[in-house]
Amino acid sequence: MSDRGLAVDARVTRGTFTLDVAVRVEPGQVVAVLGPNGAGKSTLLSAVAGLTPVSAGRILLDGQVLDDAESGAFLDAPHRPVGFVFQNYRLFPHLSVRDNVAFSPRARGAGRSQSRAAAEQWLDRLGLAELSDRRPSDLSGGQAQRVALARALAGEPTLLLLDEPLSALDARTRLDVQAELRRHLSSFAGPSLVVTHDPLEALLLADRLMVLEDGRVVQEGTPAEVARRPATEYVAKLVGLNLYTGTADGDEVRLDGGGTFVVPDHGEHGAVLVALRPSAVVVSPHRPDTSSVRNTWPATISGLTMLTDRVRIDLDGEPSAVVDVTPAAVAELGLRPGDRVYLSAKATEIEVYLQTGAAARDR
Ligand SMILES: Nc1ncnc2c1ncn2[C@@H]1O[C@H](COP(=O)(O)OP(=O)(O)OP(=O)(O)O)[C@@H](O)[C@H]1O
Repeated sequence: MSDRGLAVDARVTRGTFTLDVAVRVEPGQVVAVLGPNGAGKSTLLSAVAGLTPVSAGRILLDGQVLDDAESGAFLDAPHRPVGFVFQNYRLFPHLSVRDNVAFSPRARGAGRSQSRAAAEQWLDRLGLAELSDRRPSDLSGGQAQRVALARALAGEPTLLLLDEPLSALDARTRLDVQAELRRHLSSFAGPSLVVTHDPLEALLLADRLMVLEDGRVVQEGTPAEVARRPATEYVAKLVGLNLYTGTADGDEVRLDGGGTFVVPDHGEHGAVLVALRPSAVVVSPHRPDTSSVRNTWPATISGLTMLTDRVRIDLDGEPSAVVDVTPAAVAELGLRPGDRVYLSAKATEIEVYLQTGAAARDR
């Protein structure tokens, strides 16, 4: 296995809490770290950033030891090639936007004029040039988020760490910034770790998901893998979402992976993301005969997983889907792997998100 990327195999102790994780993030890969409050997400970022030392094991980046409990090797935070976007951005209030961004190259030892030039370049690249002279207090939430990202990237980091990067934004701004952040993350050459509470954000931004509960990794995999076979009830609720990419044309969305959905017409055209909750899909052994249900398609059951109060059914079709039903429904309908069934979903249950520009990345 290549030693490029981030490799964490460590235990981190904070008071009575212990985080015990093993995770690898390849160069160019985005891993979303999900988990309930107190699961240890921030502790993980803090250890990788060098703000909390590991108590056992080690952390390597591109083969370089950042922290090794056994040998005692420890690279302190300012010397780690890490770009950090904090939850509330933590921009320096007394510095202009330009000087905030110039701070990163400066902290890495670049000269004053070189740092300013690097800052101008990154501000330009992120479309923020006209904000250069402003103070953080004169920025909107979305602008502050972009400046925080510019500051992280201006240090030319090898690794990006983002702690709830969009949680401070209102819902509308979040959608715009989300698409943009996804574009920046997908063009970043190194590994990225993104802590988030928001499953949709994780699905949109990340290639892989890692779920922490009580300081342990309970599940790791692609969003589709995790949604199909949720390891815990928390994971099932969290990623219980069918997500597709497609092309919208009024009230119709052609899905990239095959199939078409009729959706409420909000005048959307072009690349979109389509979300459908597993509990919003109805499974029938025969083609249903109802006019209010606008989408019906055949599918084959490929797996059934028992959750506490429901059964998650994994179905292959155009499109494939995960569907949640009651155990009683499974028994009544006699559902088994390999069965051919019909799925249906109301147009109003299907949420369509417009994706801007290059944000419609393949997945
Ligand atoms: N400085 C500290 N000293 C002692 N215990 C701490 C410290 N920081 C965090 N903890 C404890 O470590 C555990 C994990 O906290 P952490 O902030 O990593 O969780 P999290 O998953 O990021 O949670 P949240 O989603 O609420 O931010 C918690 O039980 C917390 O109380």
